[in-house]
Amino acid sequence: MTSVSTNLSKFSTCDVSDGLLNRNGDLYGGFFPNLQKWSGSSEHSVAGKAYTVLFAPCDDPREEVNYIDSVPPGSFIVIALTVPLQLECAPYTRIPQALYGGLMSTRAQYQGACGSVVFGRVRDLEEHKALGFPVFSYGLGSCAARMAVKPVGVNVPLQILSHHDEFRTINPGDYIVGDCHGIVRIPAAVDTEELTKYIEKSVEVDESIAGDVKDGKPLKASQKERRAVLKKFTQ
Ligand SMILES: O=C([O-])CC(=O)C(=O)O
Ligand code: NI
Repeated sequence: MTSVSTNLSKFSTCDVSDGLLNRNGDLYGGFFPNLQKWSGSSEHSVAGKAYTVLFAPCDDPREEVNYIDSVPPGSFIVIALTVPLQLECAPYTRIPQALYGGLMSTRAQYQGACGSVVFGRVRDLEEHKALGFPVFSYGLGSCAARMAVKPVGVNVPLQILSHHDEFRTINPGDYIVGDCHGIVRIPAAVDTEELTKYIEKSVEVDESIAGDVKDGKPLKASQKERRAVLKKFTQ
């Protein structure tokens, strides 16, 4: 049997967002804005289960944890800062230090992770590129985070400040799909098999519409006609 991650990685994040928006009524189509993809294949999506890591200021009473040496195979590492260190507007993070670097990607890749997304800064850009390991973040930095923040929680819910002062929670075990547009989250509760069926159909329908348009058919008329079949998949 093909794994859920393998099936999801066939789709672009746009395809997945179409599924989450049109089938599941998710206003944002699962998209988390303002992330940049720095490394890994420019053609393929990557998908995996979220392995979440929370970073807090160094004076936080919680003990520092080692998250990098127990990354589960197939997982998508998701790193975020505590809420007071997040910003709604650019640069989206209050700290200039980088939370993640090349050695971490080296270890993550060895353990079979599929990618890392950092809601903050990363460093060692050339190392991620040389590894071909997909890394996403808000921005870049050169200084390690050691004196500013530390990882304090693994497999904990992460609150992400999105926009309009709204927080959205990424839970461990949610599916994350990433490509050049950024990342999309599929909540663990969503039936991925049904969602995959919908997305496959929706991609097929869009291909037919593109064919119609190339043959000179008006776009709106073709969309209306071809997309009618998708209604069946949303009930
Ligand atoms: O030292 C750090 O904090 C991160 C780093 O550069 C690496 O993983 O290579
Ligand atoms: Ni480094």
